[in-house]
Amino acid sequence: MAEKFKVESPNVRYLKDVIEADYNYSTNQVYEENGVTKVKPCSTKFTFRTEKKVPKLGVMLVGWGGNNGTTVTAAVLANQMGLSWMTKTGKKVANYYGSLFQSSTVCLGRGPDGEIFIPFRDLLPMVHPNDIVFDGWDISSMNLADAMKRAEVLDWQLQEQLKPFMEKLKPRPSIYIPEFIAANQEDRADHILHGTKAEQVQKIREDIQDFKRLSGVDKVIVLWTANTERFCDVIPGINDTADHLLQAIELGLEVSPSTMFAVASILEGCAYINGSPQNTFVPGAIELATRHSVFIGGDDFKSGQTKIKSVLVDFLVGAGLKTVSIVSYNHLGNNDGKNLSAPQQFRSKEISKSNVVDDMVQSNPILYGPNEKPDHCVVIKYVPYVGDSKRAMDEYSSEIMMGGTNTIVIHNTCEDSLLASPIILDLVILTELCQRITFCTEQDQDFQTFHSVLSILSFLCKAPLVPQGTPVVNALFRQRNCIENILRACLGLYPQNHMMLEYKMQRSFASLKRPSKDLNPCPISSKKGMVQVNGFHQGITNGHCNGLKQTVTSSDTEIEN
Ligand SMILES: NC(=O)c1ccc[n+]([C@@H]2O[C@H](COP(=O)([O-])OP(=O)(O)OC[C@H]3O[C@@H](n4cnc5c(N)ncnc54)[C@H](O)[C@@H]3O)[C@@H](O)[C@H]2O)c1
Ligand SMILES: O=P([O-])([O-])O[C@@H]1[C@@H](O)[C@H](O)[C@@H](O)[C@H](O)[C@@H]1O
Repeated sequence: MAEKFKVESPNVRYLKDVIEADYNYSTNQVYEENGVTKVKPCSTKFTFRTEKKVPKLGVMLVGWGGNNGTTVTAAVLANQMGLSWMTKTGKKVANYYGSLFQSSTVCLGRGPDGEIFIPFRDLLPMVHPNDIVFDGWDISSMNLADAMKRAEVLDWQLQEQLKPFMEKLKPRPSIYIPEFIAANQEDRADHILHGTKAEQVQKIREDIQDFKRLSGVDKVIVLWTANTERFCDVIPGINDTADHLLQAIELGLEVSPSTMFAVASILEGCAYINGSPQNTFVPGAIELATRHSVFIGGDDFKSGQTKIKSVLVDFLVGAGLKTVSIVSYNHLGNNDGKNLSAPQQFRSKEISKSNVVDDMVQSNPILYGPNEKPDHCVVIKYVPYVGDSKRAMDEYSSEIMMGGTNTIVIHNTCEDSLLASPIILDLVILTELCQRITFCTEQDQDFQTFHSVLSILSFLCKAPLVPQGTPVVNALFRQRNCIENILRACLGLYPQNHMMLEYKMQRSFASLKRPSKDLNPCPISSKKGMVQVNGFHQGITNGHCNGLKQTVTSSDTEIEN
C-alpha cells in the first residue's frame, strides 16, 4: 500500500519491505551527587524497522457471545457493508467512533496554512478493522445474532440487517470453571468443554489452528472479553514459573480459565490480551510469554468512568489542586453487571478501578505526603432494567487555595459495550502493529522486538500490565503520547513538543512559506527582519489575524501571509 505521506529525511529509508528510521531517543537522567540533584540529558541512537506488509488478521474472542463480543463483531460487519439505519432521532451510519486509530488524528507538523493533521491509523501501515476476521469461544451456545439480540445494545433496524450474517457465527465451546465467575452465570453455561485441564488447553490450541486453516488468516490474536473472574492466588510451585504453570495444568491444579486460554495462545504463538480485571497473567504466564517471545497485554478495558478519571485527576493534580476524595458510583443492567454483583468478581473490578490515580498522586509531593492519597470509593450496582446503558456518577473533591474546596460532579450515561468495542479494535490493531516493529541501538546492534509485556497498550487499559520493575503510567495523555511518539519515532519524526518557539520570538526564524525546491526546507536562522506589519511590530491578537498584511523578511526568504 502506498504511503499516505513521505518523511523527507536522510534518516528515513523507505525500503522494499520495511520503513527504516534512525532516531535519537532523548531522555534526562536524574541522580544525586553529594546532596545535589543532577540532571544529565542523554541521547541514544535507535534504528527502527517497521514491516510494511499488513497481514490478514484473525481475532479470536473469549466471550464472543457477550455484549462486547457481539457488538464489536456487529460493528465491523456494519462498517464493512457501509450500513445505515433509521432511529427515532434520524439516520445513523456505521462508524468507528471511540477508536484511537480510526477516529482520532495526529499532527504531522506545521505548514504554511497551519498544522496538518492525519488520521492516527495513517501514521504507519496498520490493519483496518474492516479486514479483521472474527472467531471465538463462549460458554453460551447462542449464535451471534441471537446473542446480539440478548445483549440489547444495537438498534433493532441495524440488528435486522445484520442477522443473516451474525447467525452464521457460532462460538466454540469453552472452558468453564464455575468458581471463577459469579454463580449467577451458571444458567448461561450450556456450551462447555469437558476433560482434564490439559485436554481443554490442547483443544483451545486446536481451535486456534482450525481457525487459521479455515479462515486463511496470516496471524491470530486472542482477546479475553469474557466475564470478570475472581483473582487467582499466586502460589509457589503452582503458577509462579512457566514450568510450574504448565505442570499445574497437567496435574489439574488451580488454574483459571483465562490463564488456560493465555497458555494455549502463547503456545500457539498468538498474542493474548486481557480485557477484564482479573490477574490472568500470573508470573508463570508472563515467563511463558517471554520464553516464547509472544506479546501479552491488559488488564481491563479503559472505557468510560476510569478513562475520565485518568484525565480529570491528571488535570487537577497537574494544576496544583489537591484532590482529596474520589467517589465513583455506577449501575448497569447487562450481564457484566450481573456477574459483578458477586463479591469476588466485584473485588477484581474494584481493584482495577481504584489504582488508576496512583502515578498522578505520587507525581506531586507538594500536595501529597509520603503514602498520602485521596479517599477513593468505587461502587457498582446491578440494576437489570437499564441494561447496557451504564449510569455513572462521580464526585471529585479537591482542596484549593486558602482552605477552599472544589467539588466536581459528573453524570455519565453510555452504552458500555459501545465504549469497549472500539477499544477492542485498537488493542488488537496496535498489538499486531507492534509485532511488525523491531529496533536496535548503537550499543546493541542486534534487532529486537518490544518486551513480551506490551505496556504500550496502557492507554487502552485500566490496570496497565508492564514489565516487572518498570513504571506504571495511568495519566491518559501521557499514555496517548507514548503511543504516538513511538510510532513517530518509527518514522524518524520528533515528538510534538508544543513549544511553538517560532511564534514566540521577536526575530522569527521559521520558514512559513511552502518550501520550494531551492529553499532549505528546514527553518533558517534570520539575522534581521523583525516581525513588521506595515512598519509596526504587531502580533496577531486573540488568534485572529488583525487583517493587516504581515511581511516577515529575512536574509534568505520572504514570508508573506
Ligand atoms: N465497557 C465495557 O463493557 C467494559 C469495560 C471494561 C471491561 N469490561 C469487561 O469485559 C468483559 C466482557 O464484558 P461484557 O459486557 O461483554 O460482558 P458479557 O457478560 O455480556 O459477556 C461475557 C461473555 O463471556 C462469556 N463467558 C463467561 N465465561 C467464559 C469462559 N470461561 N469462556 C468463554 N466465554 C465465557 C459469557 O457467556 C458472556 O457471553 C467483562 O469482564 C467486563 O468486566 C467491559
Ligand atoms: O471502564 P469503566 O467505565 O471505568 O468501568 C466500567 C465499570 O464502570 C462497569 O461497572 C463495568 O461493568 C465495566 O466492565 C467497566 O469496567
